[in-house]
Amino acid sequence: MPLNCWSLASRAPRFQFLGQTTDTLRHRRYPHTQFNPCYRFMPKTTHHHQSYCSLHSSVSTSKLGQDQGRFSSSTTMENGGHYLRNGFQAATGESYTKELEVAVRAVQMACSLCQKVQQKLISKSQDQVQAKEDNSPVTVADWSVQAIVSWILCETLGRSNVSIIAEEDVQSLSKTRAAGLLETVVQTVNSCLAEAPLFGFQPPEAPLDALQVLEAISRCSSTMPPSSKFWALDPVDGTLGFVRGDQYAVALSLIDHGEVVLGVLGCPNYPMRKEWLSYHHRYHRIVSRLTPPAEDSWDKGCVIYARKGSGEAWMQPLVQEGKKLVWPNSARRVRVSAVDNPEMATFCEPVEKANSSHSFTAGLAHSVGLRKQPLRVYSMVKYATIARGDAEVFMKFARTGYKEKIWDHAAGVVIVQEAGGVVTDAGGRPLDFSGGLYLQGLDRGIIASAGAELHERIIKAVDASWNSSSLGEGEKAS
Ligand SMILES: Nc1ncnc2c1ncn2[C@@H]1O[C@H](COP(=O)(O)OS(=O)(=O)O)[C@@H](OP(=O)(O)O)[C@H]1O
Ligand SMILES: [Mg+2]
Repeated sequence: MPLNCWSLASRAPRFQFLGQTTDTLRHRRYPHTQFNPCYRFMPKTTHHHQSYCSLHSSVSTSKLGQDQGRFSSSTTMENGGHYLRNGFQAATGESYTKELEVAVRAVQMACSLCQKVQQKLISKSQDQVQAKEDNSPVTVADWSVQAIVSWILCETLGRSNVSIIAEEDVQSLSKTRAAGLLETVVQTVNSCLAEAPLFGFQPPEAPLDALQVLEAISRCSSTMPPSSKFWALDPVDGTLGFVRGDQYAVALSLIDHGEVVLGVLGCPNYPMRKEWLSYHHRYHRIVSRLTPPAEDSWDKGCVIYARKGSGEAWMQPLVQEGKKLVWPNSARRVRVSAVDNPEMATFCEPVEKANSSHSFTAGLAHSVGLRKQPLRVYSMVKYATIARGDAEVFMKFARTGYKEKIWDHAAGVVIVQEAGGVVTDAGGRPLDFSGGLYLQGLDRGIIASAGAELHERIIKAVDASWNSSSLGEGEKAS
C-alpha cells in the first residue's frame, strides 16, 4: 500500500494551530509515545489524490491481496501474511496489519448479523427489543455482535493477546427472566458463526452453548480497560437508529497506550448515494421495489477502516449474503471533501437534541456561514460521512456533565484523520483516549472537519458564543 509521506513522524510538517504546533501538543499531552496522536494538519493540496507524496512500499496492494487471500482461505490465520515480518514493517511502523484484517472481517460478519436482526425487527415483532435499566433500547444484535467479535478476536489472535472494553455487560442477559432472550442470542450467534468460513474464519467445532456465549460476552469489560493495549467495541452504535430501521454502526478500534491505532466502522445502511443518507426508508422502498440491486451492487452498506499513521482510509462494500469475502473485497480509498467554503459545506450532527444541542450548532453554523440544513444522522456513521467526503463538518455538543465514552468515538476519529480530516475537542485539542472508559478532559464538544481552515473557524465561533449560550450557562451553574 502506498504510504502517505506525512505519516512519517520525522517528515511530518508542523502546522501552527491555536498558537501551537502539532509537535508542541504531542509532547505536552503524549510525552510517552512515538506516534503523532494529533489531528493531521495537511496543506490544502493534500486533499487531492494526485498531490500525495507517496512512498510505495515493497508491499503493493496486489501483493497484499495475494498473501491475505492465502491466509484467509486457511482456517486460523495464525500463519498468514509473511509481510508482517519483513523489514519494511519495522522501518515504517506499519504494524497491526493482521489485527486490522481480522477486525475488518469480524465487523463484516457482525454487519451481516445486524442486517438480519434489523430486518426481522422491522418486518415482524418488537420482541427483540429489551428495556435496559436506563431505559435505552437494547437488542439481540448488541449482545450477539459482542459475543461474535469477542469470540473471533480471541480465536484468531489468541485469547491471551486480546483485551476488550465493550458497551454491554452480561448481567441483564444472565438473569433467569431473560432466558428467552438468551436463547435468541445463542441462536443468533450460532447461525452467524456457521457462516464464519465465508469471512475467512474457522467456525467452532460445535455450536456454542449458552455458557460459552455468556463467557464470550463477559470477556469484555464495560468499566475499565483490562490492559494498556485493548480493543474498544460498540456492538451497535446508534441504538435508536437501529430500532428505527435507520443508520447505525458497528464500531471496533484498537487502542495501544492511549493511542487509537486502528479503527473499523461497519455502516450497514450507508447509502452509496449520499442524497439518500437522510431518506433511508424511502430509498430502501424505492430501490427494493423498482430496481432490485445487482449481486455486487454498492447500493447500501460498507465497512470503513484505517490504521493510524498510514495516511489512508479504506472502504469495502458489505459482503452480499451467501458470498465469500475475498480480501481486499473491492476496497476503495476514501478521502475527505475538498470543499472549504462554508457556504458549500454540509455539517452533520446527532439526530436527538438530547445528545447534542441543536440550537447551539445552529448558532455556530450561522456565524461560520454554513448555509445548508444540518444533516442529522444516527451513530458514528457521522464520522463516516466526513471520511467519505459526503459532509464537511461533524459537531457534537452534549449537555454539561455528560462524559463521552471512548467506544463512541475511537474508530471514527482515526478514520477521519487518516482520510485527511481533523478531529479535536472544541478547544482544538486532540481527543484523549488514554484514561479508560471516558474521553479525558474534553473541552466542551467534539468537532470533526474535512479541513483545518473550516475547523479553525468553528473553534473560533465556539469561543465567541459559548459564554452567552445555554450550554455555557449550564457549565457555570454546575
Ligand atoms: N445525554 C447524552 N448526550 C450525549 N451523548 C449521549 C447521551 N446519552 C447517550 N449518549 C451517547 O451518544 C450515542 C449516540 O450518539 P449519536 O451521535 O448517535 O446520537 S443520535 O442517536 O444521533 O441522537 C449513544 O450511543 P449508543 O448508545 O450506542 O446509541 C450514547 O453512547
Ligand atoms: Mg454508542
